[in-house]
Amino acid sequence: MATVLSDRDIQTKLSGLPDWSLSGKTITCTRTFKDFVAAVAFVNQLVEPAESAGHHPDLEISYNRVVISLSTHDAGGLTEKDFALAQVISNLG
Ligand SMILES: C[C@H](O)[C@H](O)[C@H]1CNC2=NC(N)=NC(=O)C2=N1
Repeated sequence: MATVLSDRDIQTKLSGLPDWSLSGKTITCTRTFKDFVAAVAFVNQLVEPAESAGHHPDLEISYNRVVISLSTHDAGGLTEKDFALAQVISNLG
């Protein structure tokens, strides 16, 4: 199982991901699109990287806004897997 990161490691990794913030034992990112169709298209882009990583974001769609939350449920906190997937998500259009 992946190892939970220390608070210090989490802060270091977050400093390289300006669009993500810490919320308890998760990191979250909010993206806004022109409409619901564009928001859903973005969510569909997450399927392949999530399946490839065997790691899946929690997603909340509100019309044109998508809130993405990452945490490693198995480990009970944030691990390298969350930051690796966050970086991939940040690189998407
Ligand atoms: C067996 C399977 O790989 C695990 O249940 C994976 C699936 N996707 C997951 N996704 C997330 N975000 N956290 C997990 O702990 C997790 N576990």
